[in-house]
Amino acid sequence: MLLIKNASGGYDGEEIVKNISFSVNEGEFFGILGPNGSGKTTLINMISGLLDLQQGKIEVAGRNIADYSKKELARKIAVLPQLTPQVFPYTVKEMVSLGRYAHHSGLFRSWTKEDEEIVQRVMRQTNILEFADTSVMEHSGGEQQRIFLAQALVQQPKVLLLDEPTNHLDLAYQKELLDLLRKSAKEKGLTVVAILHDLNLASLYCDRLLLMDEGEAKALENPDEVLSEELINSVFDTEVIKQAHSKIAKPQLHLMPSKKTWQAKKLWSIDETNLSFSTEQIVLHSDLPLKTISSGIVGAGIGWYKYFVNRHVDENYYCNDHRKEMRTYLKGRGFPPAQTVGMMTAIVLEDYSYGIYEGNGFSILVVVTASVGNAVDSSRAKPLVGPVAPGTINTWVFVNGSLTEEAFIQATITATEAKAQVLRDLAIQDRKTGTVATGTPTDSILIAATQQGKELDYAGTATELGALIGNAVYQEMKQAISKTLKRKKAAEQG
Ligand SMILES: Nc1ncnc2c1ncn2[C@@H]1O[C@H](COP(=O)(O)OP(=O)(O)OP(=O)(O)O)[C@@H](O)[C@H]1O
Repeated sequence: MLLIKNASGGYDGEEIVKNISFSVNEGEFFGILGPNGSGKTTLINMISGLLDLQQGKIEVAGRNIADYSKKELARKIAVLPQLTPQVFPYTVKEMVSLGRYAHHSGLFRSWTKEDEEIVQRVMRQTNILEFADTSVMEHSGGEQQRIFLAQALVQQPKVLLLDEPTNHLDLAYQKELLDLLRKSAKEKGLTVVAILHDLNLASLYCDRLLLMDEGEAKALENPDEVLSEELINSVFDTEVIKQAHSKIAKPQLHLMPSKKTWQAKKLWSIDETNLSFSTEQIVLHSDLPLKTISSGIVGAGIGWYKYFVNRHVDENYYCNDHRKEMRTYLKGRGFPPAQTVGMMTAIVLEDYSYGIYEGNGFSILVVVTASVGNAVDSSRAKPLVGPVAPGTINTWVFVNGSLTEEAFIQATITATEAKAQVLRDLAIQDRKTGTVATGTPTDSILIAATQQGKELDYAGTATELGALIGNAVYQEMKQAISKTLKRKKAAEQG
């Protein structure tokens, strides 16, 4: 639909956009990114015909834009400029209706039923219908942005050029506008070319991105390729961290503020003084948040947390929304749910075991509660139907050190391997199969780290950290299970 070939352009003979080539397909949502002054608006002005090319050519629908009359080009290309054009005392509907001008052949051609239908439909889509008869001047920047978008859409162009369209819009309207543009692209074949400053929105909505730097095309690819840490760091001279969106397969970039603004003033660590025990709960409280990977009922997944709660529940505890119930429990005891990882166990909490283990330049604290009455051999496990019998092993590993994501995952593997070995050495059996158990059906784990001090890249058993986790989890778990078994035996003997 759009072809830009070796195009150069600028102002007063100065070349701003330098020898850029790309094409945009019909129905594509194409994003243009780049630092301030990199030539994005100049390029859009060249495509819309506002600025003559110094070199190269631009074609729309297979025809050079220089060969179109002004009106013909307006039927092909509509523009939503960066700055809201000067606003005259028109009503909203009058302002939007001006967009139909390109479709009127004579000055006195009357307003048709079709014109009216298009204007009404677009005003509805852009959420401005309710103030159709009010003056444009009395509206906020965001509302005026939507009015001018409506004006561009009623033009029914093949190509829509937008210069920072989300600029004045609040979060909900940013989403609404981009959803509408994407829908128009995918369902109606509208070709959308948008300059966007928000790299994360560009990633979510654009099929391909052009990254400009000093008037040149630095990259032209899908968002996954263009939004690489290296490219963005070098073009914007700003450190970013790339991560996947948690729900959809698109990259997102996290801006890294200057270290001075977020790094703790001095090194700090976690030890047993951060722990507190009662018959109701075991708590670890850290003054600063710890990066955590866990399978808690509250706070599962990866996050930063300050409170870690292992709560005792009755053997017959049953709740059809245990997450909600747990959040209420935590709130009621002064733990902010957004900063807390919460787990449950039915065992007597005095049977916990914990220990601090020193490594070379780092240390770990391991806390375990374990009951194995319903232990299972995972290689022979079958899904449970109905209520799950109590019995859970909860393993906490806190690391005074800085872990990579790889190390967090390896730490869970190492701790799990140590658990299986304890069950084997204690000859804990799966009652159903008569084989050695590997865990219980509801085990939970958390690995948390201060992310300070020694860099610990790996936590497999080949490394000092991995070996320490393996040993520590083995020791503490063996002790915790032994305590529970002893209590059980004593109870059985009366
Ligand atoms: N009308 C003009 N006359 C002369 N120079 C101009 C004109 N408009 C822009 N420039 C210059 O061209 C260069 C690129 O400007 P342009 O507006 O295309 O950048 P941009 O990437 O859109 O920037 P921003 O992100 O700040 O909107 C800048 O150095 C700017 O000063």
